[in-house]
Amino acid sequence: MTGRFIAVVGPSGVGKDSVMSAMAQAEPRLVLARRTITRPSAAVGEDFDGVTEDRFAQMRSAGEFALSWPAHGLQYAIPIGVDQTLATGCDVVANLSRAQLVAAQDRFERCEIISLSATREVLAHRLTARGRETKEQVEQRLDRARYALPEGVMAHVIDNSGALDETVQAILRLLYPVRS
Ligand SMILES: Nc1ncnc2c1ncn2[C@@H]1O[C@H](COP(=O)(O)OP(=O)(O)O)[C@@H](O)[C@H]1O
Ligand SMILES: O=P(O)(O)OC[C@H]1O[C@H](OP(=O)(O)OP(=O)(O)O)[C@H](O)[C@@H]1O
Repeated sequence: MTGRFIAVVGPSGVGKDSVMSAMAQAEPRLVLARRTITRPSAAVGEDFDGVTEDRFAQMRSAGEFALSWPAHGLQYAIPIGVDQTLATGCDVVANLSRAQLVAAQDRFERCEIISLSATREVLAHRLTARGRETKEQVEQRLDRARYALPEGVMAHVIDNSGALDETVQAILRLLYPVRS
């Protein structure tokens, strides 16, 4: 059977990348999608493919993306290669914009949504500690935190205000009820 596309969403700083990489490390049936982003490759955080705006536009026109979207003044995409991984029966986990959830549900045969949450105080602390954005960019990200999920989207809502490992285990129990 084809694998599941597992979208992880939630406000900036909630811990999407940390949770996803710990999930993929802990669960061999799960593959982390490497995103293509118009952000300098040296940036801290997730492992991604950094490209110029022109290259991104070229790749999009050539049909190299399963999903793509703009956010935070950048362009993001999930490469088409995820289809091959899903065809092998592995699950794919990807960091998505909340605005892409309806498209993801349409695009993938089997789609699960994990919506991470945390208080504004926790978000502010984590974004500042991560140190990738300026103070103004952190403020803009915090303002975006109140966006709700689109209507009609069914998500598993998981709080990540506590320990990372507890969040990861809670998600894995939900996705893989039978684990060795
Ligand atoms: N459960 C957690 N407890 C403490 N710190 C966390 C937790 N989850 C993530 N972090 C930290 O918060 C910051 C933002 O996490 P990140 O995974 O980059 O979030 P996002 O991808 O949602 O923006 C990082 O510095 C990360 O190490
Ligand atoms: O529409 P939203 O749900 O608000 O999401 C907007 C963007 O924020 C995240 O990106 P990114 O990983 O660059 O930001 P982050 O690491 O600061 O969360 C997410 O993956 C989207 O690309």
